[in-house]
Amino acid sequence: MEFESIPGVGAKTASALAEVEGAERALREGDVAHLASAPGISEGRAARIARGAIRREHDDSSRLLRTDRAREIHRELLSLLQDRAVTAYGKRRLETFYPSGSPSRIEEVRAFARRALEREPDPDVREALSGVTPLETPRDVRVRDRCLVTSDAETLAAAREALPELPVEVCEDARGLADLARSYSTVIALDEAFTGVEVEGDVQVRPDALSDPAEIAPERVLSFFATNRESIRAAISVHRTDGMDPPCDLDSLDDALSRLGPDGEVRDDAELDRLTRAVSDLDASVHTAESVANDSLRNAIEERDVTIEGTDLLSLAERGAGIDSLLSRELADEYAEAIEAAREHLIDALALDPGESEIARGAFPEEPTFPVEHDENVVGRLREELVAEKERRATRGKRELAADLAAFRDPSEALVRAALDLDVELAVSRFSREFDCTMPDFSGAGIEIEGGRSPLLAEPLEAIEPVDYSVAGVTLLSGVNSGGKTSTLDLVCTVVVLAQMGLPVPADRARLERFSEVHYHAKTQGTLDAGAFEGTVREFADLASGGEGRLVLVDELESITEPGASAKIIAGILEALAETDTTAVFVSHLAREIRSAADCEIAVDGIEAVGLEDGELVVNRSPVKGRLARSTPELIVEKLAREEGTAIYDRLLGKFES
Ligand SMILES: Nc1ncnc2c1ncn2[C@@H]1O[C@H](COP(=O)(O)OP(=O)(O)OP(=O)(O)O)[C@@H](O)[C@H]1O
Repeated sequence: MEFESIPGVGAKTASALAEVEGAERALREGDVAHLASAPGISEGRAARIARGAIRREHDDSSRLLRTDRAREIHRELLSLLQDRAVTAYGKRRLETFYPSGSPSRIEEVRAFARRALEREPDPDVREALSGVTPLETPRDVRVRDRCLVTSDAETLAAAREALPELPVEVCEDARGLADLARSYSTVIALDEAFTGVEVEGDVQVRPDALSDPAEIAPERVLSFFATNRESIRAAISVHRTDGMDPPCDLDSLDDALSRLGPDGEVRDDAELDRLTRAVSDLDASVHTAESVANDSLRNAIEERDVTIEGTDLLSLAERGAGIDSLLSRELADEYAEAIEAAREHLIDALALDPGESEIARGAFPEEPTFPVEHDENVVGRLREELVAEKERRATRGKRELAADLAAFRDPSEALVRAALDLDVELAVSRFSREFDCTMPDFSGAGIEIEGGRSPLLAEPLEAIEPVDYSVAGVTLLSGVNSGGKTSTLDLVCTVVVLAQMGLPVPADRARLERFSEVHYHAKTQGTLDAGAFEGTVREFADLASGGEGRLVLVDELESITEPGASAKIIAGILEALAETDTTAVFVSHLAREIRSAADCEIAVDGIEAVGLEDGELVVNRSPVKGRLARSTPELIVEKLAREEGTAIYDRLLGKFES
């Protein structure tokens, strides 16, 4: 692509763009962020360049398609193609396929189309594609519990660049470092100078930290993959179903993704799950453990006859002792058992490890009380321990998962990109297969179509009769009513538009010249008033004196005014067009009159009726070269003459034949 041909792009910008890998693609797709990675090009500038490129392409196609009907046909074809893409990206990307007069542009798309035609559309791949969307970079990743520290301005800038999600603090001495260690749970010092500085808190001196952002801020990688998980998984499935060459080991990527939760948390870590559950169940389990002890103690008390001597009871009562001392004297074993049951319940319910169990045991003290009560201080300590362990575990899990996933960042981009490209290729391939397309040849003059089937006809595909038609120079197209004259013009325009988009065309074979302009004038509805008539005559006069290599398709221009005048005007336009290197087809019911009004020989082709079947005309849809087709009125008069055999019908028929 010549960058300098983009409006507003000079030599310097063009060479900056040339340094960016994939710049052409980014331009075509309007990927501003990618363009802005060119040296010295800001986002704003990149956006202007992208707009300029689109305008250039738009100009290119509007230079080619000169009339509303030609542009309408392009839009209709585009939407047929877009209907066959699955992703929103694919549909948008197809819009960048425009008909062009530029050989290099056409060849670029033809190379793509040839690859696309080799693709077998598979419904399972379609299904898988429906989940693929372009990857997004999450913007709001912020880490607040860690900070980076440096005393050096250059490192500060580098840190901001490498790890934008972390706060970066400037600090020069131990006091500053100590302050930071109080505010953040981890301080990562980037300067060697901090080695050996003793402060309280978690301070790590890691001058190499910036080289491994995923390890310092696993959140970035995790949030990227959490945001794009569904799309990447869909792209994996596309690769598997289609058997495409993957850019990485799909099983490992899939496995790493399955360990990532939708919010960027680590999933399927049994130990982390155990700790999370223990923290959340702690209070309820302590409560149940208490009940376990109390129930068991209550039963024991109920079952026992306690015999106590009167003096003992007296001395107990005098000392103000309660049930507790009675328990320790009389039911020491039962109490010990009840406490043990409570401890075991707690350890069991929370699935505590030996270290945690040691703390948990202390939650139910040896000293007898009734009812049994837990020690809140010990439960508090256990909670702290569990929470701290859970956080350590989560951080480690995140770091490990981030390290695994970081290696898949680029391959994931490639994976999704390939899947989206496949969607575009498959849309072209499906279109081509459904309409039985072939790649056209660009050679010679005019256009030659064999077995053309217009995808714009409302008929079901199997009801479309293939049409052969070739034209070079200036031709009139005559034919019976509803014979398919307009559809023939549509077919010619369709083949030219698709061919000059670089795409295959719906025909068994097609050959054409690369046209410089396409003018397609649809049928005018009814006679024009004087002003509109003048405008139309001017328009055609301009057309007649225009440049070389044009395709001009005109449908029943005669209806603009009365037949006699129309024939003269059309004859004059055709004469003028015949003097230029123009391919023109004028559909007309006045072919005979136009030819006799013209000073030169004007070719005429005819769409003929080959008979009548159940009162309906049977038509040969392919125009016959050099034949003025008989019109529907003539055919009807002929039928009446044949059937009635009266003089009046013979007389009428004679008028047609003269
Ligand atoms: N190749 C074809 N295969 C099947 N049906 C066709 C084909 N071409 C035309 N038809 C059918 O014939 C109808 C009339 O076609 P079209 O409008 O092109 O004829 P026309 O000759 O331009 O008619 P008019 O004389 O009214 O201008 C179409 O709507 C379509 O139903």
